[in-house]
Amino acid sequence: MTICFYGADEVPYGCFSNFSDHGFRLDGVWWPTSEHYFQAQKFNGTRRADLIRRAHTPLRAAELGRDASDPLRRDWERVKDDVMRRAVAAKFHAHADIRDVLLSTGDEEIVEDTTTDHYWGRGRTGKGKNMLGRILVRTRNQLRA
Ligand SMILES: Nc1c(N[C@@H]2O[C@H](COP(=O)(O)O)[C@@H](O)[C@H]2O)[nH]c(=O)[nH]c1=O
Repeated sequence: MTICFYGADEVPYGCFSNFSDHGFRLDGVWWPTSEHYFQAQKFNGTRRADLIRRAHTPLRAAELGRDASDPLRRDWERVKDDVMRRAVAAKFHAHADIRDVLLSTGDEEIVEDTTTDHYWGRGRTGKGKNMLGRILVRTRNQLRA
C-alpha cells in the first residue's frame, strides 16, 4: 500500500517531511531541518543563506527561501534535486530511529500527499512528480544496499 505523508507531526511517517525536527551536520555546519538546508542552498554563500540556516522554524526557513526579493542562484533548477537528495540522505544517516521507519516501508511507494505542490509532491491532480517521495525511495534503497 502506498505510504502517504505530509505534516511533520503525523505518526509514524511525519518524519519523512522536510519540516520534521531532525537536524544534521552537512557542509561543515549544523542544519536544524532538511527544509533549512534545502531553502538555504537557493542562496548558497550569501547572507540570506545564513539567515535561513538560523531561522527558528522550518516554516520560517521556507518563507525566507521563497521570498523573491533576492535572486536565486542561477543554476538552481539544475541542482535542486541533488540538493534535496543530499539533505534527505544526511538526515537519515544522522538518525537511526527514523532510518528504521524508512526501512520499515519495504518496497512501498512513498508519496508527499499535498495538493499544493506538483513538483515535490503529488499535487492537485494527483499526477504530480512526487520528487520528494521518489528521493525517499532512492534513499531507502541506498540505506539497504
Ligand atoms: N511539508 C511542507 C512543505 N513542503 C516542502 O516545501 C519544500 C519545497 O519548497 P519550494 O521549492 O520552495 O516550494 C519541500 O521541502 C517540500 O517538501 N511546504 C510547506 O509550506 N509546509 C509543509 O509542511
